[in-house]
Amino acid sequence: MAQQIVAVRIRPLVERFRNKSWSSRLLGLELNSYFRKDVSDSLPFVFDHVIGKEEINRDVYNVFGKDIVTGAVKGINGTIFAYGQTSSGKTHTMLGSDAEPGLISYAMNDIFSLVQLATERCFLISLSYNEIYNEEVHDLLTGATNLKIRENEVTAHTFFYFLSGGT
Ligand SMILES: Nc1ncnc2c1ncn2[C@@H]1O[C@H](COP(=O)(O)OP(=O)(O)OP(=O)(O)O)[C@@H](O)[C@H]1O
Repeated sequence: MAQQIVAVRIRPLVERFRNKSWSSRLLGLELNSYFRKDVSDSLPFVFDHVIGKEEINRDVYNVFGKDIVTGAVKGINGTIFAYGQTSSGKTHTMLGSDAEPGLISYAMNDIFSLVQLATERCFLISLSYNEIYNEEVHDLLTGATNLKIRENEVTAHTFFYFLSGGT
């Protein structure tokens, strides 16, 4: 059965906003909801989880990513994606940095560790790395731009989507 988990991550104020003495609108948070100073009656914004600003990418991966990756190695389709306005922390969360690797690094490590342990099975691992920017799809591995999204009907009512010309 398909399952979706939606979490919101609160990021600290970035340096350039701190310098302008802007302040956070965050009033407080609980396990699955947060409260804003500018919303009357303290109405909560409710999600499956709320990730506080002191939590690092490793915590985020352990809570949300690990099970999906473990499931994928067992053959269960899984997707992790970050969504949000510019500067909200998508790249920080997914790609990260040398100092704080993102979810992609943790997922890669786990995939290869789990595959090594499953000696009774044979795996084929392939990877593509794409960006959708201004409604155009780019291949970040080859530099190919403006890729077209195509669909194939593999069996009745089952479609397979792919990027024409992508890796
Ligand atoms: N949880 C976090 N802790 C510390 N810094 C963060 C966090 N999330 C984001 N930042 C910082 O905030 C800034 C903006 O984040 P980031 O570049 O990840 O945003 P983005 O959503 O990918 O933006 P865009 O859509 O414009 O590419 C960066 O300087 C990043 O290091």
